[in-house]
Amino acid sequence: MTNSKIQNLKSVVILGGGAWGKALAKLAAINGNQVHLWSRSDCQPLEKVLEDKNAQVILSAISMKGVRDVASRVQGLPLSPQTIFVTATKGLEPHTTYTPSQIWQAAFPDHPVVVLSGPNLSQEIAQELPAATVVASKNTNAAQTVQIVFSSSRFRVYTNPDPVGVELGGTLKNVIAIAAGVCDGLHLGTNAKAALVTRGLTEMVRIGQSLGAKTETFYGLSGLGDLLATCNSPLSRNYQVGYQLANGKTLQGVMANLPGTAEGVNTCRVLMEIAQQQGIAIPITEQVYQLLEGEVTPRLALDKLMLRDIKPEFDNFPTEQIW
Ligand SMILES: NC(=O)C1=CN([C@@H]2O[C@H](COP(=O)(O)OP(=O)(O)OC[C@H]3O[C@@H](n4cnc5c(N)ncnc54)[C@H](OP(=O)(O)O)[C@@H]3O)[C@@H](O)[C@H]2O)C=CC1
Ligand SMILES: O=C(CO)COP(=O)(O)O
Repeated sequence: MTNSKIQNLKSVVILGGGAWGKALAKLAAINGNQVHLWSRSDCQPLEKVLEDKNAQVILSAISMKGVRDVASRVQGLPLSPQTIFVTATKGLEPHTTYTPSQIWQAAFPDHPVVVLSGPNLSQEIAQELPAATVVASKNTNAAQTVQIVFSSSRFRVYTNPDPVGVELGGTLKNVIAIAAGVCDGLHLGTNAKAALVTRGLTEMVRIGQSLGAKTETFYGLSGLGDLLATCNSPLSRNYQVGYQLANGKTLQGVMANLPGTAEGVNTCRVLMEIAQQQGIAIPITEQVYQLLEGEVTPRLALDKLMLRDIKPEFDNFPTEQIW
């Protein structure tokens, strides 16, 4: 290893020993970084791990429901002022509607916070199949540091200056992935799937714009890229939720047997709150919500989407005078 590479090696603590935390820990370790993967079953308490490891990078791969608790536990601990926080969670907090990076930034206002998100099905990454992702932050140096920590010949990492957009891309697509699973579960065909995913992206952009994200970001890896991966793979837990609901299972039954977290179920509820408060049209998300609540069957949800009022494809398309 060259001297400059050795200087770039970091002490990294990964919080959350689930599928994604494990895959990210492996990626950082391959590059020679010192990595400690902490989970609640760790024999050492979180406080001791962070004290001993003097972490330069703390990455959270915790499910949405645990983020605030863990952030509060870390808050009281003595950290180097340079410590970079990275969040890889794809969810929204109920009621506050905060993104995970907003929770981490509020807990650590003087530290850089970086979002890591992209088309990254953890099982494929664990098998060392090639993949790409995005690290986004208002702090360019912090994003570049995290880029070096995780980049390898199997994992290509891009930087992006729009953390809100990158984070929302990964979060919002989970709801569309549930709808895509329903579409495949009902055998509706390739045309239907293409229409669903494309109109799903339109909904993601609408919500993203209202929350301050840049539209272009949704056409990159963390938006369209992750939408394509998650809507087309049975490895996606969110897709599995939709697929199994379409095959007659109950939500309770699906969730009880799911290998890990499907954030789209809770995200969908939070999105309905945001859309109602801000008057945003999200018809696909609304049907996913009603399906999850047991208010419609998959077939009725399809009919309700197909029979909406007819309308122009784009909200504010500039009309060109050609005569
Ligand atoms: N798997 C994937 O392909 C990808 C997942 N993600 C996102 O990463 C996040 C984690 O996903 P994944 O690892 O797959 O999920 P898993 O279900 O495999 O793991 C959940 C993780 O969250 C932690 N956790 C859950 N509840 C709490 C809590 N109350 N307090 C503290 N920790 C808690 C668990 O901790 P513990 O280890 O202590 O049990 C575990 O590490 C999700 O937001 C997901 O959307 C993003 C990209 C890819
Ligand atoms: O976010 C993911 C892939 O990028 C993982 O998707 P699931 O959470 O649906 O498995």
